[in-house]
Amino acid sequence: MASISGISSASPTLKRQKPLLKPTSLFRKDSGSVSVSFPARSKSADRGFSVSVAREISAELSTADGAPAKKKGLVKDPHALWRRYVDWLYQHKELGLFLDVSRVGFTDEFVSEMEPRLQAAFKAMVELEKGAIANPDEGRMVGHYWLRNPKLAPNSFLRLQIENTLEGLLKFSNDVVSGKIKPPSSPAGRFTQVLSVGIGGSALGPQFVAEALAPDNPPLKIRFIDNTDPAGIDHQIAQLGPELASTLVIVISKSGGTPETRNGLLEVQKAFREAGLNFAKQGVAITQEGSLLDNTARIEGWLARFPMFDWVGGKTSEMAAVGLLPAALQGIDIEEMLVGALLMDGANRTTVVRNNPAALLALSWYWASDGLGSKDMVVLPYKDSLLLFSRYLQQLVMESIGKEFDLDGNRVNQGLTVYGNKGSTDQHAYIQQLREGVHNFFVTFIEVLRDRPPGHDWELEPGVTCGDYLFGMLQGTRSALYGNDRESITVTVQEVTPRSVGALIALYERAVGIYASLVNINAYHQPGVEAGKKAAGEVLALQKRVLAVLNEASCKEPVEPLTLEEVADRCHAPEEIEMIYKIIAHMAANDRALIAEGSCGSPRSIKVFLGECNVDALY
Ligand SMILES: O=P(O)(O)OC[C@H]1O[C@H](O)[C@H](O)[C@@H](O)[C@@H]1O
Repeated sequence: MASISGISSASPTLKRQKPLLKPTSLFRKDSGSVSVSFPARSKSADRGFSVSVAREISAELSTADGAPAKKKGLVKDPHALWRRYVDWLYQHKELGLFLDVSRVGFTDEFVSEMEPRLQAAFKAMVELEKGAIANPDEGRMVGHYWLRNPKLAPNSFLRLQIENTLEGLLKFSNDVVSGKIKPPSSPAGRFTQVLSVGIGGSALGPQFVAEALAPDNPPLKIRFIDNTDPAGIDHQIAQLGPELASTLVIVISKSGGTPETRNGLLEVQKAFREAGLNFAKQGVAITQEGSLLDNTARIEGWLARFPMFDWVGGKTSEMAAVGLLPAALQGIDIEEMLVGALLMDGANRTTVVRNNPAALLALSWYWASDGLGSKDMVVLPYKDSLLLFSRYLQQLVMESIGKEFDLDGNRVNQGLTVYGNKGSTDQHAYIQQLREGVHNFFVTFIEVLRDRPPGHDWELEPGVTCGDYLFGMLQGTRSALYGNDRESITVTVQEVTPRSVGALIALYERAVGIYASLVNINAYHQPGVEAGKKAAGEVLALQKRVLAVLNEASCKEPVEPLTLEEVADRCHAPEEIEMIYKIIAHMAANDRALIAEGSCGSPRSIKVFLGECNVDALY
């Protein structure tokens, strides 16, 4: 059994800058928070300044009648702000991760008001990890935390499933990378490419991690087909070219029936046939056991199959085979990813709010967006390799929080919108609006302290490096936004490593879970997506009826001219005339041919037929 490697020595600690004030000592109170004792205020008493600074600040915020001012002005005095920064700064020493929520203006009163709900959220999380049905709408457990700590699983069967899957995918990826498992006919004599076919949570995590952690020269280079756009599929296959022969195709679909993924698979299998290659010898399936995809892979004898579990949602599956196999094939240390997540999970089990980073995030989100999603979350990693973090968080946060009903059946239309790319690039795109325009957001900065690997730094001007500019841009933007009352959160890691990426993923998975409890919704299902899938199916069914009507009419000699209204009537869908027009327009734009059942002649161009019908050529 591949055990998750022991937790290694503490990461390099950050050299603390000289604070604005000369605190008598800077020490950590306990697991999470940092506390600073300040010189006594009054000359006479030499007592450390130990009262929570936030409490003093909130007094400044209270309105005349003493009621806490919800959003009346942010703290601007630099000394008071520094104290707030230190008072609320969360530090995970082992991970070298910091969380700064000082630029979110919540008051002590607010924190006190939220305390009971946070404690209830912690209790719900304990039950969730014990195997409670935390996804009541689907009657499922929620077990993504068990993936990095199998001992947490509620029974030995699940624990063994997790352990065996990890062991199996580690062995498989090692055998592929070493060349022990190789494609049947490739000049390279080994696999050199991974083509991942999957969508949503079966793509976004692997894409984020590949962009963040793939080495410059990975043992296998990964590319993704994550949509049913034929041109996009063609582009990926064209990019592979002859290397299709040394490409390992991983088809990822928890349900095993997602149309876009199925289409991608069929298109790739067609490319394999046309190249004279045996897809089964290069195909891997990651899906729920017994799914359509699983049965297909089993019957067709694909190279390997790895299970997905019904208690792991797509948006929290990066620490399952979905994310771990693609990462391992790129030479990424997946055990370090798991350790990072494990450490962060451990930190998030404390019930002391200010020592619980996930709770601090959830509390900040609630304050900033009124618990209603009234403000958007702009995610700005100041590190190119974290570019896709916001896209990953869009699904994790919005698919979890964006729900019509709460757990009591009340219509709440909850949500928390996420967008962003990277800094400082985005400063040249939309920060103008953030700084001076509509105030409908709060920012999450992701700060990476290490600019370049040791020994690679270079001063582009005396005493200044490129990384200093990036650092300055982040800090400058943070200050400029706050100066105009725009709130922000800053998550700081030492560098982008498998461990820090694993920790970031775990931090946000837990924050979403806690926040969902605060707003009383089920974070672990996605009913709205099913509605979209159903509607797409109805369009395709209508298209089939349209084609049948046109084929029949095109068979008549002379051609039986049909108006759109007549087509709609013959489809028994007069109310769908606009959709029928769009279907015909789309088919005409793609020069689709009309091939009548029991063909009465050669296939006819739909455009020619429409011309003969004098249908307005609006397409
Ligand atoms: O992995 P699959 O079953 O193919 O599902 C892919 C995606 O489909 C839907 O959009 C779900 O809302 C996502 O959570 C899921 O990740």
